[in-house]
Amino acid sequence: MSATPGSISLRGVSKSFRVYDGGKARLLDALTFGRADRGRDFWALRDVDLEVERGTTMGVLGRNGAGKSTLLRVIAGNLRPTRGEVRVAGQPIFLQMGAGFNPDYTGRENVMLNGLVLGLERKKILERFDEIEAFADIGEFIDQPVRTYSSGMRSRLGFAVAVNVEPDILIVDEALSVGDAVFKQMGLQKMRELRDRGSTILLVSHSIGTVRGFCTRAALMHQGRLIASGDTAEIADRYQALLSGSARGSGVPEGFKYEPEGLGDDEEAEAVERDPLLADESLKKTGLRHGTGEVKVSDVEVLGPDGGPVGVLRPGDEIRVRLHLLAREDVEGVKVGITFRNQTGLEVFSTDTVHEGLAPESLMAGKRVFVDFTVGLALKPGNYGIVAHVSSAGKKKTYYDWLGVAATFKLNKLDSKDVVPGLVRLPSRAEVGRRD
Ligand SMILES: Nc1ncnc2c1ncn2[C@@H]1O[C@H](COP(=O)(O)OP(=O)(O)OP(=O)(O)O)[C@@H](O)[C@H]1O
Repeated sequence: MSATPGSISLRGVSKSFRVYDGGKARLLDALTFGRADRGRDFWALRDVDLEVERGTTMGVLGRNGAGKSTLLRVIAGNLRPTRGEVRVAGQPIFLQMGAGFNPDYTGRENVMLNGLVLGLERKKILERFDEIEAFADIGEFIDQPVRTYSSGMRSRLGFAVAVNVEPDILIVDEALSVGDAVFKQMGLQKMRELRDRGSTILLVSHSIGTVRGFCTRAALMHQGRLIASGDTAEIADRYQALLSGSARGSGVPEGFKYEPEGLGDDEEAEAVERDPLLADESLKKTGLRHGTGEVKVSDVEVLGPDGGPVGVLRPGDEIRVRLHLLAREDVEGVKVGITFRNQTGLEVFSTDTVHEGLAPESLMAGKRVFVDFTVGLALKPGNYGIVAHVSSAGKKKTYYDWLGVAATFKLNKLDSKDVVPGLVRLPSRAEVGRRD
């Protein structure tokens, strides 16, 4: 049975490159056809298993050098794996920054050439030319040789061609990052249209926001291994945890480490007994919590308009989000914040104490405080998650505690007709003027 076009399956895929410690070693190896054996194997991909179903939009996350581009090149068929099996059903289009153009041809000639290479008929390319040109929006440059283009222009043209071919699989490697904000939005809109038509899309991006907003699934690469794949919100949290872990030089974080320092053993045990959130093992494992631990979030309450625990909430209501904190060491300059995320993991609102005009707090070991955020819910009905964070207020931000899903709330519809498009409900009104 043949696989559905648009599906991707990788089994035990590894890729090694021969690397050399200097030009001399490389030269010697080349001159002796490898007999000098001065190089060593570097494994850019290690034993990757991945299944992607047709119509999935998958974000590939990972730090520089994690193996993301190598993975995409292997899937696109541009690179042969050293070991393992790659099955790709259908025709993938691989969009890399500025790749795929002949520099001496004009933009117009390259569109034709590219379209033909990608499998479009000449008639079809001509039919779509206006659309491609309008989308690329590079003006008279379309009749200039591509070597005169900026990298942004090349990327716009490449993207315009690729999305107009309607591929089974579109692979995008940071191509959007060189465009301006308007182009990024247009690019994402086009990719949404492709997704709705059933194309599979793989997107490498360093922007967690883009991946959260656009992708239904995500994969996290680290040192050539695929260390997690699945739900976008969860993987994005793990990536964030990985980034803050590496900022402290510890590599992959093992979640939150609960090591009593500022508090004595008895005090610590008592604190944990009072606040189960202080030692939540399952949160540590999933990567939904990270931080250096000098201050910890011990509880999060969502209080309704009457000050009691939250009941049925409707758009326009106000809530109070109360974060309880425990300092485990003396810390100066503490900033406390919250972020709301919608069902797809998109961050719809964020604030913190400094942003709200409060001075950074100084806390002594063992001290307990709480911070209230009162927020008007100008949001559409749906389920929302609250991220709670405590960090240093200085320029270089260190998270003391970061909790991915600290609490949730649900906004019900006002009535059965209350279906509003868009993410937010900004205060608005309409008036009718009459001209006699
Ligand atoms: N042709 C090559 N020869 C030798 N090493 C290579 C080659 N291509 C990639 N590598 C190495 O493989 C590792 C993974 O590279 P890759 O470009 O896939 O990472 P990446 O996650 O896409 O990084 P970035 O986010 O910086 O683009 C890196 O250490 C890189 O130096």
